[in-house]
Amino acid sequence: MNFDIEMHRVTVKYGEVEALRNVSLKLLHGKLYGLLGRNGAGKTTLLSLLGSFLEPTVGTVRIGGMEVFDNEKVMPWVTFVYDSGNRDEHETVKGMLEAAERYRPTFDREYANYLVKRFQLPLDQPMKLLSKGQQAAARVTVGLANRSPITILDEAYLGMDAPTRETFYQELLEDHSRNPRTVILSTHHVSEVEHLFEEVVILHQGSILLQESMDQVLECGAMVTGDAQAVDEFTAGMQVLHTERLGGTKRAMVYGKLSENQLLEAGRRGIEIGSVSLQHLFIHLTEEGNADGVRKDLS
Ligand SMILES: Nc1ncnc2c1ncn2[C@@H]1O[C@H](COP(=O)(O)OP(=O)(O)OP(=O)(O)O)[C@@H](O)[C@H]1O
Repeated sequence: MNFDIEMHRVTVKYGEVEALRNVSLKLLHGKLYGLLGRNGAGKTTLLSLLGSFLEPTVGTVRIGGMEVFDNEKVMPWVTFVYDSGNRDEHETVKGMLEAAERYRPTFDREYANYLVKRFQLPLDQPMKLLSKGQQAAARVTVGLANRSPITILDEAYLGMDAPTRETFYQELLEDHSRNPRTVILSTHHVSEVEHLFEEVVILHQGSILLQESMDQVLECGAMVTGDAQAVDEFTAGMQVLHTERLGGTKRAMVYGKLSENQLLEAGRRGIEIGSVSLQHLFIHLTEEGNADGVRKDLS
């Protein structure tokens, strides 16, 4: 079965609120995708379409060419991990794993047992009695051990402390390289996870701002530092996302790949060209006013 994801001109409305607007997206099977967006950008809405929790108001959502919503042929192959609260959950960790084993064709019991030990989870405790971080680790344990061809992790780290998040990221990376599948990781902790992503999708105000491989995304931004006047002259006509000044020195973040000639020109002017992290690029791309310029560039 082919597990490529294809969304075509998808709009989702909650009453008057348009959470997604005319979104088209293709995610090829097997990669680790990062889904980024500010609060309310539409990430959970987009992921809920893939998890069959939601039907698009307009447009189509397909996995392997099949419509997703309420489709029994698709649902067993998609795992959606999100913060479900677990406040009323009487089920134990052991019970959750047994249920996953019954329902998920690709569930790996041995790996689940390993993760239970790795996260030090109490098997016989009802979920509702676990701490928030333990609940998150239990959900991630099921989510990873399901080994579903499409695994969605929607802010799955919520409640985990820093060392537990680190364990989660390590396990995700190692397991993904051993068992490649489509993983979509939505997160606000961009700097913690950017090394994991093979491809990045940025949603902004309900539509796609950017979809690129991680390498291409990082090539889209540069930090230009030097004498303030030289930096102003050098960046004239470029899309400047952000500037900072320290005395006579200026630092400008520009969007767009610099040409060989521009790099030589920077050298002549004594300007330093540095790289930009995904976190910084994301913050400034989605700042008021910047996104429209980027969209224009892409169109
Ligand atoms: N059930 C709902 N009813 C009405 N509006 C909703 C509903 N769910 C989401 N929305 C609205 O849709 C928009 C997108 O919400 P969504 O939860 O998809 O964003 P998000 O990117 O996941 O945000 P966050 O990072 O804050 O979790 C927001 O304006 C939100 O208020």
